[in-house]
Parts: sequence; structure tokens; C-alpha cells
Amino acid sequence: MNCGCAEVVTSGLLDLFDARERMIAAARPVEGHERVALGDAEGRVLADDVAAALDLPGVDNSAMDGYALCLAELCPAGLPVVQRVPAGAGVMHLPGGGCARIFTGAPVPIGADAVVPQEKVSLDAEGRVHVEGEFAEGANIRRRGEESRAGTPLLSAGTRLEAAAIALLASHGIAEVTVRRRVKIALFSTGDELIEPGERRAPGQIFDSNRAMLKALMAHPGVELIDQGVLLDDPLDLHQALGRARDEADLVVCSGGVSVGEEDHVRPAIERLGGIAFHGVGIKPGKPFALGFLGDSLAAGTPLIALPGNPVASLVGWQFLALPLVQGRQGMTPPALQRFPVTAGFSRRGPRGRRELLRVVLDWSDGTPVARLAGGQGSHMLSAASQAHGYLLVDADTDVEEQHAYGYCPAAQFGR
Ligand SMILES: Nc1nc2c(c(=O)[nH]1)N[C@H]1C(S)=C(S)[C@@H](COP(=O)(O)OP(=O)(O)OC[C@H]3O[C@@H](n4cnc5c(N)ncnc54)[C@H](O)[C@@H]3O)O[C@H]1N2
Ligand code: MOO
Repeated sequence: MNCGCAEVVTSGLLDLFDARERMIAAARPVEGHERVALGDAEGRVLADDVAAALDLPGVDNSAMDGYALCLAELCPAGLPVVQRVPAGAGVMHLPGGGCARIFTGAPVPIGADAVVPQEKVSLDAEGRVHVEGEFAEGANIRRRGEESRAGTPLLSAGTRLEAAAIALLASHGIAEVTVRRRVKIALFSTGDELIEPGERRAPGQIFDSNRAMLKALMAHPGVELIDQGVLLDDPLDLHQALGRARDEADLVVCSGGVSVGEEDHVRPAIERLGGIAFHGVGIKPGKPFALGFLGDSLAAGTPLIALPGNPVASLVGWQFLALPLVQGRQGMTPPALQRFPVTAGFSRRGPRGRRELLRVVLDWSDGTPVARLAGGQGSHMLSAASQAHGYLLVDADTDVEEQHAYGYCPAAQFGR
């Protein structure tokens, strides 16, 4: 089938950041919305802009437990407490010449122009209030509408609903939202040597760790997983599985079999049902990463991500390249990759011809972050990846020298 995409990279390795841009460009959001209760909205992506339903705060209210008063009425004789205003009370009028005992969140009575915290007040024997220090008009009053006005923009389409955004919607009394439908991802591993954890292992067999890892990475409210299991390195099996995935999923993710050996049948199987947009990224681990599609073109077909078989290469491929495409399909704008410089606490010969993503822990014991290797750096070694706080990003053909600064990508940004 003809590829139909503008540029096909057939030789050489694509730079990590160019590849990431290509992934983002390929990420058209899935069509289809659904209404969900706010309690089920965590992790889902807003399909429409949401406007403020209310003025918030709804009334001028107190930011402190204390006394509401009119500053002009303060006098050496003190002010009698003539009112008590708890949170939840209606708006009252403050009688002239007196002050109100007030609590945090309670409506400031009309006639008061400041709230004095109780720590700045002394009460005399008659219970009159004497204020210590100076207070400006409006002190400790949270004004009606100072956060939002009814009808003004609150959250925009494409926002992933996390705890604070959900609380914001709840604060406006919004009980249901329209979100993008879940992205259906078909997932399979390839390799004759693979068995499921829990199965009896024969010599030469290994447990499928990539699928367990990818399932954990995809365990997200915005994803519906179609688990296609382990496929043999068999062209017919692969062809059938890809056909099923194309019909059922919005995105296909597989691992293994994308390198150059004659047992690597994934690329030819993809090419029979679609094409390859690019194959090969200048990163270690993760070099044989491929973006392909099932159908006539990347723009119109089902995107397919072929991750390398080596487990850490698969992890890196997911975090740096696949995740932004998944986020884009969910309707989000993928966040920019965070990077900041940290000092290396080790020396090491750098990779030739590709950037390296070293799995490191940050040591703060001297007050500034020093990156130390989290363990063995082989792309088959999951131990270091399981301990790492993030990645030290070393440019191609650059040796790591102790005390020198290199880019660091925190693992937390790949959370979900
Ligand atoms: N001659 C060359 N050989 C290799 C090259 C190369 O450029 N020339 N690239 C190497 C790199 S880099 C990587 S990464 C791997 C990727 O190979 P494949 O994507 O084709 O993966 P496989 O050959 O199927 O497997 C590689 C390795 O990973 C293990 N594996 C595979 N799937 C799983 C899984 N689901 N869970 C756990 N482990 C898995 C597999 O047993 C192999 O050990 O190719 C290099 N070779
Ligand atoms: O890209 Mo491979 O992961 O170096 O082993």
C-alpha cells in the first residue's frame, strides 16, 4: 500500500526532538464526546470550553476569624460587639457604632469595610473591641467576583481534569461535564520467546515485561485498552492482529520485532496494511522506534507505534515519543518536555551518533542536585529504570564529565 505521507525517512536516525514533533503533528484528537458526572471525570479531557457559572466568591466575605468593622468608627473607647456572623449566614447590615464577630468565609456585613483578625484585637472588661495596629480599607475581605465572574472563561477545551480543575468545577456547582471519548489503544507484544508472568518457563523463554509495563503506563481514565496479548514472530499472525487492531482501535502500540534481523516481521506486516512514517530515532536506548499507520495515510489511517523490544528502550520510546501522541489523540495539547541542567556525579564515555538517556537518581545531599547513575544502563536492565528519578540527556558524541552540567528530564512528567 502506498504510504501517502509527505516525508518518509528511510535512512539515518531522526533527532529525538524532531521525532517528538512528528509524533505531536500526527496526533489528531479522536472524534466523539460523552457526558460524565464530575466524580467520574478525573483524567478525562474537556471537549468544550466551560464558563464560570457564578461570581466567585459569591459575596464579600471574611478571610479571617476576627471582627468586621467600619474603620472610620474606630475610637479610643473601643467598639461594642453587636453582631455575630458565622459562615453560611445571610448578608447582614452592621449597626452604626458597633462591630461584628465574624468567622472565615462568613459574609461581611454591609457597613463594614475591614476585618481585623482576632489576634490583633483586645477586649476590655465591657467586651469592647480595641484594635492593635493599622488596617487599610478592604483588609481581610475577599471580594465578590474577585476570582471569577459568571459567564467568563473558566476552563478551556483540551484541559485534562485533575484534582484542582475538578474542585474548581465543583465550586461553581457544575455536576457534569462533556469530555472526549476514551482513546482505544490496541496493545500487543511480539516474540516467540515470550510467556506470561505466572506461566511455567522453559529454557530460552522470557516473561513478557513490556506488556505489563505498557499496560501500567496506559492505566489511565482517558484510555480504553484492547489487550491483544503476545503474538508469535509470524507474518500471518501479525497481519491478522494488525487488521483487527485497525478495525477496533484509535491507536496501535506494539513492542519487539522492529529491528533489522530476519525475525523482525513487524515492519513488513505494517507495510502490507499501511506504511511507515519514520523508523529509527537517534536515542540510546530506543533507536528502532517506528511510527507507522494502518490505512491509506498517517493523516487518515490508524497510527501505529512500534516500540523496540528491549524493555528500557520500550519505556523511553513510550515516555518521550508515544505519550505526546496519546495525549494529542485524547484532545490535549501535549505539554513541552521539561528539562533543566544538573551536574553529573560521574564520568562516562558518551554514545556515538545518538543522544543517550541515562537513568539517574538526583542526590541533593550537598544542596544542589547531582545526577548519579541509578544502576546498570543496558537497555535490557529494568532495575535502574525502576529506581531512577529521571533521565540525564547526553548529546550525541559527548562524553559525560563529572561536575559538568547536562540536561535532566524528571520522570514525574511522564506520570500519565
Ligand atoms: N544488528 C542489529 N541488531 C540490533 C540492532 C541493530 O541496529 N542492528 N538494534 C538493537 C537495538 S538498539 C534494540 S533496542 C533491539 C530492538 O530489537 P527489536 O525491537 O527488534 O526487538 P526484539 O529483537 O524482538 O527483542 C529485543 C530484546 O528485547 C526482548 N524483548 C522483546 N519483547 C519483549 C517483551 N515484551 N518483554 C521483555 N523483553 C522483550 C527480547 O527478548 C530481546 O532480548 O535490537 C537490537 N539489535
Ligand atoms: O535502542 Mo536499543 O535500546 O539501544 O538497545
